[in-house]
Amino acid sequence: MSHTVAVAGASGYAGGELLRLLAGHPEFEVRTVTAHENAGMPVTAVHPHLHSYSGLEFAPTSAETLAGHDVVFLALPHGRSGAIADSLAGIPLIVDCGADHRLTDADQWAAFYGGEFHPPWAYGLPELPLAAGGTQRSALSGARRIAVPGCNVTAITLGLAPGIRDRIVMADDIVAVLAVGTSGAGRSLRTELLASEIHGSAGPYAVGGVHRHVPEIRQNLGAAGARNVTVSFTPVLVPMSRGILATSTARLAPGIRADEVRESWEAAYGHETFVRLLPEGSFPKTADVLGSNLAAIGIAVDEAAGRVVAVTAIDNLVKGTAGAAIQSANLAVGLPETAGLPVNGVAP
Ligand SMILES: NC(=O)C1=CN([C@@H]2O[C@H](COP(=O)(O)OP(=O)(O)OC[C@H]3O[C@@H](n4cnc5c(N)ncnc54)[C@H](OP(=O)(O)O)[C@@H]3O)[C@@H](O)[C@H]2O)C=CC1
Ligand SMILES: CC(=O)N[C@@H](CCC(=O)OP(=O)(O)O)C(=O)O
Repeated sequence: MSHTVAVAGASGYAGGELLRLLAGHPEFEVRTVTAHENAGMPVTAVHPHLHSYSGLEFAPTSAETLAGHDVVFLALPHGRSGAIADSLAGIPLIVDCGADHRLTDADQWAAFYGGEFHPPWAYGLPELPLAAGGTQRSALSGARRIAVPGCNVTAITLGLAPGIRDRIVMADDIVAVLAVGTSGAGRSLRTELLASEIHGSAGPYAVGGVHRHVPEIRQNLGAAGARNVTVSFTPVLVPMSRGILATSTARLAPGIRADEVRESWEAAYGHETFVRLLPEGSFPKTADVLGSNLAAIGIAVDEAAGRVVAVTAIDNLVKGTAGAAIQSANLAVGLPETAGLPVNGVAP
């Protein structure tokens, strides 16, 4: 039996990607799409690539328009989903693409986001290997409220979590530098993203440990088994629309040999559909995963530096948001985890 769906914030980048993927989903049926300033506009006026939504208009985002659906996806700015979710108590499943229900620590929320703290929901990263055994997938089966990870967080977490869980690498000195595409910032006008300024240039932002994803990375690697996580995370905005390439490095644990490293990542991801460990000596490019729900990972041991290097590529709008949301929703309602989700990307 199909599940009726509403997407709030459907006029944004994440919401638009949800609509694109949901149009091909066998069991989720989009009935309502909502927007803020674009309320009243046809979907195709905002998303001209979403031809199958021709004739549908954005409704305003409110408890009334979202009520009565089996599944509600929220793709709203940070701080907007908490309040609206509180008014949707009767909805069987809500999946929040924003940050409002990700963090477990109210002090960290206050330090990095501010505003009202909302208790955490089931965290939507099914492949995350847990210190307690198994993966985060078990927390999503039957879940009624799901928080989708931040896109940068997904890339760093998936890159390093196997080695953390297996005590192959140390968590006290992690360095992660990410090349990130402009769509991660959302579609709302940002003067720093004017085409004339972004093309032909790359530049860092949120430098010096202030990016709001830092506590979420610490939280995830803690769930994988790290006691004290120190992570230096620097995102670099690069002139591409989609994609994240995360280069994350961590110190090898004492006594670990280089040949023991790969086994850990193979054990964690060998059976995963949406996380692909590349062969020895191969490293991903963002172009390899665009449009796909895949995280592609290449690992190497830098023996001279005593560090493991994990390079992860994801499409920020698919595995980084909308794909992760649908994958988690599939698990929550008991559908095949892969339903409606592409493994293959688009190229060139
Ligand atoms: N872009 C990405 O790669 C990722 C995004 N996310 C998360 O997804 C969420 C949406 O991000 P994204 O799509 O990029 O952002 P966009 O700016 O592209 O879209 C924001 C959406 O929210 C609506 N909106 C804006 N202000 C309000 C408001 N005050 N009340 C209700 N709705 C409002 C907008 O409507 P309108 O345009 O009609 O005004 C639009 O539909 C965010 O929480 C983001 O962190 C998560 C991971 C990755
Ligand atoms: C280019 C750019 O600004 N990218 C965003 C991506 C964040 C994101 O999408 O994750 P959230 O859901 O936590 O917002 C950033 O680095 O903050």
